[in-house]
Amino acid sequence: MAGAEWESLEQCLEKHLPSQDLREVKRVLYGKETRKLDLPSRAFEVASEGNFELQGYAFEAANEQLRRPQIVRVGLVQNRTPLPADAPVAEQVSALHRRIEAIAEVAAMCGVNIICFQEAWTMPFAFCTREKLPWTEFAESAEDGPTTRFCQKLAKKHNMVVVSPILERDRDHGNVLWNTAVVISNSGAVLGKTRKNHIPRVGDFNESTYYMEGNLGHPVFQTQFGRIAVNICYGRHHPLNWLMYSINGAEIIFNPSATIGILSESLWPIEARNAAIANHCFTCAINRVGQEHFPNEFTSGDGKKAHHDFGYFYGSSYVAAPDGSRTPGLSRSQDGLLVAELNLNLCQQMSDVWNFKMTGRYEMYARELAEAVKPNYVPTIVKELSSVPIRLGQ
Ligand SMILES: NC(=O)NCCC(=O)O
Repeated sequence: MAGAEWESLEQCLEKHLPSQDLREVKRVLYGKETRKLDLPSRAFEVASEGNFELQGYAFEAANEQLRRPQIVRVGLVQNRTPLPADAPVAEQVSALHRRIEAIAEVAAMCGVNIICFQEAWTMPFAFCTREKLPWTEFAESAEDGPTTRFCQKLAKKHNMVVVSPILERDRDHGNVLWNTAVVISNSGAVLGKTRKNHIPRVGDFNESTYYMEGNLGHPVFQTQFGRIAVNICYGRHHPLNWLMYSINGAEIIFNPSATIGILSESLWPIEARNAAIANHCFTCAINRVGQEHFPNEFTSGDGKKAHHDFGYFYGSSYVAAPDGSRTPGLSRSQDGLLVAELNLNLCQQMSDVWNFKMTGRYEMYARELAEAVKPNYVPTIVKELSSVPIRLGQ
């Protein structure tokens, strides 16, 4: 399994394919080509000085007579944890704040309107250890914890909506923990929060030790720049989870994630992109980068030896559009900022072409699902009535 040395699928294709083949391969793998955004050269300089990658693309939509284009720029941030996992908690959090502050500066230079960070961005992804301290100390209030206050300042300074996925401690309900994304308006006000609906119990992603499945449903946040929702990590394997955000009107669904190559890299390019197609919306898939090393050994419940390392977080963040096109991914090994310019008119345009909301048989599914979840449900399997073999010629 490749680690940091294998930079990206895109680089590999570009290196090895003749240009004619490359064009056709990209057409099939990536859909209609996204235009490269003309970002300020100073932004590239600052990104390079700050040792992170910057890429920018635009999705086009057809001109309409009655609606103006609804242009919005989103920024997806992927990053390593700058300090080792055994550094003091407060130092780790503050190093991450500083790192994100620097990346957000560049996002502002690129005209980003909505920025989203990776899942549980203020901490190492320590849930594999199943230890409580010190990891639970990273949890904060979604309403007024230090990270929310930090993001409020960013939002106000840059006139940017900030989506901040954190480990939440809910002091109004017995101080329990949640995997939460806080949505902060460009005014600096906390618009609300949303919680991870599906908790993985797969390999080292055994997060059920820390928090339960989210209880806030599928909220969509009306921002000045469009209607957004957040489907946190493992929720991307659940088509109905995407569907419900879309049914509530989401035009852009962010998918802040933490996932490793050995488990999910072949699923990664498909799932968020398929969700964009199926739901006539934009999706933004964000993954962290690098290898995280934990002080105490843990096992993965697979009969293999205990170890200190999570697998390799392969980055590769990308944006997918409702017409099935997508941006190239950010690198597998570097911190990065992906800027994508979206024309939200494309959502309705694609809905009018494909009509999935019209052809979807939601009533039928709702009726059948309501039956299927009952304890006494008998699956509808049609069987041959008689088990006596029919003799031909009699
Ligand atoms: N963070 C998280 O839910 N990871 C689970 C693994 C995956 O969904 O790829």
